[in-house]
Amino acid sequence: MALNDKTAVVTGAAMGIGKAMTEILLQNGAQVAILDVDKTAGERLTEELNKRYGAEKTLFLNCNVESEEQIKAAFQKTVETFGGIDILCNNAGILNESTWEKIVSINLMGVIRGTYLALEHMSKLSGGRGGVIVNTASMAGLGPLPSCPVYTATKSGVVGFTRAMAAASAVSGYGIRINVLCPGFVQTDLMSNMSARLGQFSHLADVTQQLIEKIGIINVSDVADCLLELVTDETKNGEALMLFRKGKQYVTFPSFSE
Ligand SMILES: NC(=O)c1ccc[n+]([C@@H]2O[C@H](COP(=O)([O-])OP(=O)(O)OC[C@H]3O[C@@H](n4cnc5c(N)ncnc54)[C@H](O)[C@@H]3O)[C@@H](O)[C@H]2O)c1
Ligand SMILES: CCCCC[C@H](O)/C=C/C=C\C=C\C=C\[C@@H](O)[C@@H](O)CCCC(=O)O
Repeated sequence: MALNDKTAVVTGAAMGIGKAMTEILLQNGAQVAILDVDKTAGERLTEELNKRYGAEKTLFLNCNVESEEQIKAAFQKTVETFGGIDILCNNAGILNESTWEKIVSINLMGVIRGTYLALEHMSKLSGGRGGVIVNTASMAGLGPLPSCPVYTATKSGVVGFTRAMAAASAVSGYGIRINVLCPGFVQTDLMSNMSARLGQFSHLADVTQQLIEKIGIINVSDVADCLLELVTDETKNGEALMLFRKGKQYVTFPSFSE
C-alpha cells in the first residue's frame, strides 16, 4: 500500500510510540488524525508537525479511547476532514497495575472499540474502501510479565483479538488487513516510575529490571519502522510482529488445522 494521500488514525499519538508512528506515516505521504487524551501534548505535537508537513496533513482530536462517544466523534471528524479512513493504529495504552480496571478499559476495550468503529468506516461491505488496522500489543502479549499480570492479560487479549478479527475479515470480505505489533521494552514514559506502576507487584521490580537488561531497550523509531512494514506490505494479515534489541520476528502460532 502506497501512503500518498492515504488517511491514518493513530490513537495515543501525542507521545512515545504513537508519536513515532504519526511521524513515519506523515514522512511517507499520509495525512494523520492524531487522537490523544492529553490535549496539551496533542496540540503541542500538532503545532510542531504542521510546520514540517503542512496543516492540511494533520488533525488533532482530543479523544479518550475509553469513550465510545469521543472515539465515534473523532472518527466522524476524520472522515469529514480527509474523506475517509485507510489506516488505523490502535496504539493508546497504559501501565499501572494499581488501576487494573483502567488498563483493561484502555488497552483492550479501547482496541476493540476502535476496531469495531473502524469497520463501519473502512469495510468494503459498508461502503468503505478497505485498508489496514495495526494494533499495538507487546511482547508481554506473547509471554507473561509476572510483575504486570493485568497488563499481560490485556496484551494477550489484543493479540488474540487481532488474529481472530484478521481471519473474520478475510472470510467476510471486509477488505481490511489486521495485524499486531509486539514490541519489547521501548524507551518511553511508560517505562518510567516502574515500581509505582507495578502496584501490589512492586516487589518484583528487580526481577523486571533484570528482564529489561536481558531483553534490552529499543527506540520508538524501531517500532515505527515495523508499523510501516505491516501497513505497506499487503501480504500481511493476521500477523504478530515481535521486535526487541535482537531484531524483529514474525511469530509462529500453533496450527490446529492439520
Ligand atoms: N514502552 C514500552 O516498553 C512498550 C512496549 C510494548 C508495547 N507498548 C505499548 O505501546 C503503546 C504506546 O505506549 P508508549 O510506550 O508510547 O507510552 P506513552 O505513555 O509514552 O504514550 C502513550 C500515549 O497514549 C495516550 N493515552 C493514554 N491513555 C489514553 C486514552 N485513554 N485515550 C487516548 N490516549 C491515551 C497518552 O496520553 C500518551 O500520549 C501502549 O499500548 C503500550 O502498552 C509499550
Ligand atoms: C515495567 C515495564 C513494562 C513494559 C511493558 C511493555 O509492554 C514491554 C514489554 C516488554 C517485554 C516483555 C517481555 C515478556 C517476557 C516474558 O515472556 C518472560 O516470561 C520471558 C522470560 C525470559 C527469560 O527470563 O529468559
